[in-house]
Amino acid sequence: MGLLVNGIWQDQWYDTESTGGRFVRQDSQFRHWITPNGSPGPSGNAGFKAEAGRYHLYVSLACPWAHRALIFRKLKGLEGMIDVSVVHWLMREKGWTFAPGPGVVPDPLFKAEYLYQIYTQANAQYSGRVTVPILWDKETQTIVNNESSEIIRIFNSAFDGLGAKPGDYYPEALRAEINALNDRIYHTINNGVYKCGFATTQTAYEEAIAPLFESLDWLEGILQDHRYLTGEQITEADWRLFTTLIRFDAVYVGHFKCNLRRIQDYPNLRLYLRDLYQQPGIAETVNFQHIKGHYYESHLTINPTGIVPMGPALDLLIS
Ligand SMILES: N[C@@H](CCC(=O)N[C@@H](CS)C(=O)NCC(=O)O)C(=O)O
Repeated sequence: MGLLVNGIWQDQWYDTESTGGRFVRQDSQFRHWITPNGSPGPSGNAGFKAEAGRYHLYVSLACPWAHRALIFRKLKGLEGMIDVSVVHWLMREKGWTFAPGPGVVPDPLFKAEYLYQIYTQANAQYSGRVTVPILWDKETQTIVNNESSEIIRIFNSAFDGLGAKPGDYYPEALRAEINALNDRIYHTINNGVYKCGFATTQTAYEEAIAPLFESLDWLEGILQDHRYLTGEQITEADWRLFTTLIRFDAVYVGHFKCNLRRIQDYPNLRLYLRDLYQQPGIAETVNFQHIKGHYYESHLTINPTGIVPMGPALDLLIS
């Protein structure tokens, strides 16, 4: 685990000393948008026009943020337009790597050994964390965007004129509701599990675990009345939640100490998770070897032996 400082890799665990033991996530730095005609999006520069074959996606199958991007690539049928590279699940002193392993897809563009080389290709002086997902532009030779919440919005509509599959997961009429759901779910659940797991003081951990389970209880209530978070239609809010829920019982309960309840203990959330998992194409984006291997083998400050637990047995396929 580490980061780049002026383009130089440094092996360094998250600094929680200056924040009272709290994990604070850094903002993503590349924020351009791909649009149908290359006009500017909500942030960043213009010039990134939707074109088949122009962009490349770097992901980890372990990572919930990268998983969002993979899901949207699948939902929108973009596999033929946007190629993907997959890093190894083990993230140690050199960060994410392309070391050979099951499910790893090497980097065809630069034959990179380490993911940080993609960041230094974009900016030789880059300072910051080296995270997945990354959306790369082969034409201008830079990172378009490394913020998953924006990559999924790009995938949702930018390629529609080029034959992407129909489907709008951020419909105009539901935007306010989706934004409100996303906001609470991001802070207390998506990032909440990391705040629990990477906390280095009891206070920081307890500050995060209470809102995490309050939010899960709140969602359990919402799902009492409808099938998906905003009603009968699956939206972006569901997929953003899904990538955390699918990792919850397998990793976050044990490894990140999010163990007040399991998703299996929530009757509605449990069925909802299974419903989303069984949507066409989704199961093939889920790789528990990468997920469990990554967290348990990479975070040796949390799990010094690197042993990966066998369980739990999940019943995601039962209808
Ligand atoms: N805000 C980013 C967060 C991405 C992120 O933190 N990815 C993790 C993997 S789950 C990562 O690559 N971490 C490496 C690091 O922090 O050094 C997004 O949503 O795209």
